[in-house]
Amino acid sequence: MLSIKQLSKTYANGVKAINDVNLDIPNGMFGLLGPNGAGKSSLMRTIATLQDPDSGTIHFDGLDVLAQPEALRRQLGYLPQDFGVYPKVTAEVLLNHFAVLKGLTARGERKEAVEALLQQTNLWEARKRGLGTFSGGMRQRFGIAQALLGAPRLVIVDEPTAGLDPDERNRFLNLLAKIGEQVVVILSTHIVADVTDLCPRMALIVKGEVRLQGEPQATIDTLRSKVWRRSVSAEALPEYQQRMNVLHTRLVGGKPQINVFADSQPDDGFIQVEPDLEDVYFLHVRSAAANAAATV
Ligand SMILES: Nc1ncnc2c1ncn2[C@@H]1O[C@H](COP(=O)(O)OP(=O)(O)OP(=O)(O)O)[C@@H](O)[C@H]1O
Repeated sequence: MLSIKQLSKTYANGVKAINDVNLDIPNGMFGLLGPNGAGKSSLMRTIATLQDPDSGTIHFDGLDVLAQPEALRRQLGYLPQDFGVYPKVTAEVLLNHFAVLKGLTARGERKEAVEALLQQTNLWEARKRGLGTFSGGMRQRFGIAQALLGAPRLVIVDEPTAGLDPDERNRFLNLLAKIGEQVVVILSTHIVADVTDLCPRMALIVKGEVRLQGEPQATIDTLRSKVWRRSVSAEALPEYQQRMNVLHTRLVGGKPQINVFADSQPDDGFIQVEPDLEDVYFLHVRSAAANAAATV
């Protein structure tokens, strides 16, 4: 169990990226969802001991992470949002190199670990190819292979599916789901479907603050019978947005379709729909934006 208490961080430029965050994260896949700039990477980097918070505590299975960062690093696998590779070096050689850095110094054991991870991430056939020739999805799978070296008990992956095509995204999420059966996996993402598809528990973070946490379905249930949908003309859309709590707008066959949050049917044209995690996401992101605007 990873336990974060009253964690805060303000950067030198005055941006409060983490604002009194409290989170309890058990074994399994945990989705950390939030829009761009919400503070997800700041939180991931802090848990990964790459930067210090201003205040608060982080404990992992009783270990005081901020006091003993080295001990945490020995149990950590981390896939950052952006990572560079040497384009001409092959996947096998670079993974072997990372394995040495991770402390796998015994040759036989290292070879075994590298081979197993190349198989697990479906990169075995491509192991002799330079990383510069890899697709985005293959690179991300290589990233997860290096994160899994040394059998970590805490795995952090920061926005891994951005830019992947649907096939590669599925392959990557399936891989994460398998890993998540044994250890704590924190998946940070702004893609709501990543959390819906994969995470039994989640938190939504907006402007550095945790807006909600729990089981995705429980958060969806709080919106039951309060989400309404209709098609509108492009000309009428701004008026609806002004008069109603429009959660999101989608183009269906080129025509806007809106989801509105309301206790009762907003007008005759609306039908009630089953809420989903996207509705929950937009309700909280929009209300955080409205609060920010009200305080300016
Ligand atoms: N080193 C830094 N110095 C100053 N401000 C920073 C720094 N790193 C991040 N920020 C700011 O802190 C806020 C949170 O950024 P962060 O990257 O943690 O968010 P995020 O949720 O990961 O967003 P994204 O999906 O865009 O990466 C943003 O306003 C960002 O501009």
